[in-house]
Amino acid sequence: MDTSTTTYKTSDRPRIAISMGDPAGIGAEVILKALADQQLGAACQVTVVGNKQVLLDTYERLRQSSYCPLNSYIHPDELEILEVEVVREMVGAVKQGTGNAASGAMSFAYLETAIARTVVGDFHGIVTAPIAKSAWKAAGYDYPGQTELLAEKAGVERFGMLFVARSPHTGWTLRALLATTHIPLRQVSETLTPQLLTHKLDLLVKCLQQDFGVEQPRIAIAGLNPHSGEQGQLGREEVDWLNSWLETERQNRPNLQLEGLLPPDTMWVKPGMAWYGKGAGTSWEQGAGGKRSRGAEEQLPTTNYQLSTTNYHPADAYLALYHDQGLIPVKLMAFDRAVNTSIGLPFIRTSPDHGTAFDIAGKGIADSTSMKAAIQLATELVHHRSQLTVIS
Ligand SMILES: NC(=O)C1=CN([C@@H]2O[C@H](COP(=O)(O)OP(=O)(O)OC[C@H]3O[C@@H](n4cnc5c(N)ncnc54)[C@H](O)[C@@H]3O)[C@@H](O)[C@H]2O)C=CC1
Ligand SMILES: NCC(=O)COP(=O)(O)O
Repeated sequence: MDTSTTTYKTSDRPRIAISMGDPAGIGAEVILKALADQQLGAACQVTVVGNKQVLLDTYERLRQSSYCPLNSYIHPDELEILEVEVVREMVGAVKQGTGNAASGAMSFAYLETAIARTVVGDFHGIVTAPIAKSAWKAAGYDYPGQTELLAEKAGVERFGMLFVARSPHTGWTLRALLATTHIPLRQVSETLTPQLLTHKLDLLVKCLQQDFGVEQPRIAIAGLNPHSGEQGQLGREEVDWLNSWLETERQNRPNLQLEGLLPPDTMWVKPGMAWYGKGAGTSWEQGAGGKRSRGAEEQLPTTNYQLSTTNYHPADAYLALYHDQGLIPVKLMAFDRAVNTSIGLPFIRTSPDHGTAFDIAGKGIADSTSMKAAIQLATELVHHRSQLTVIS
């Protein structure tokens, strides 16, 4: 959505809750900075869920920082704030840059409150500022991340973690779904099953169709092992079951284009080119089924890879089999602007792709681009799902 050209009727503006995240991290800072963008604030009705005192303390630190011009952040008095009373007395125990039991209890209560109010219909969607999983653990909450709490409270068993980013160079949209998320690397192989991958594919296809208007998506799927196993020489999962799973999916879903199993390293070459516009000379055009801009075929990039001219355009989405297989390339391309989007929930949830950044908390140097993108995408997705009226 281009917020500079779209205006919504006030009553129709999506109502978005922003949970403040870990108060020892950069959550409050990126919220105050993101909401200083008046066009963004005008596109939706934001309620910040947390403690006003944390926002006031953050505002004061930004005011004293030489990095931040006065108009680059908003005063908490200008925000609608839902005060989470149950943790208000813990504010004094927060130490900037160090997550602890108090900061974990606070960020957990913020998210719980935001979810409870969304489930009863007060908000269309939630944008979550980052939490520290270790601080949740210190506070006694044993969840791998915010996604699992959201799913549990929403009563869904099947959900997914999708990263979405629009290229500032070409306008192309990168979408990457993680088949597994916050588990140790040594558990990845045993966690992946044909059923799990089929469920992830179901969620991804539904999301591409309903939320992004891609009716017949082209989806690229990575193998697990180096070179997708090299016929079993470098790992057996591909030959033992991944290849046959994919073949079955192709037969069951004739309207989709399922590419794979792609070597997990080279799978990211085409999205990298689409992101940076390298070689194409013109902007990449993305659409249902992956249209390509005219002339792109004649302007193939100079590269050592022999890319087929009939198969050069990037996919509508990429399925990575584990966390770092997907997030290393996503963060290399788009760390400043990717959005973590939960799919499969009955409401919208987005989040910046970064974490609590304890190393820079309180310094005033945090970049709010990813938080802005998360608010913008949440607004756009609410409109997609609910068909709220756009008046210009
Ligand atoms: N959505 C969420 O709630 C997420 C939470 N986390 C949590 O955050 C904590 C720290 O995780 P890390 O892996 O260190 O990742 P991180 O994203 O917090 O930090 C990685 C590096 O990027 C920098 N950075 C992060 N965000 C930035 C921003 N907006 N502007 C400028 N620099 C920024 C940091 O200063 C640091 O050098 C962990 O507890 C993790 O669980 C991590 C990712 C997402
Ligand atoms: N690496 C992504 C991440 O940590 C976000 O997890 P979640 O808290 O949104 O579940």
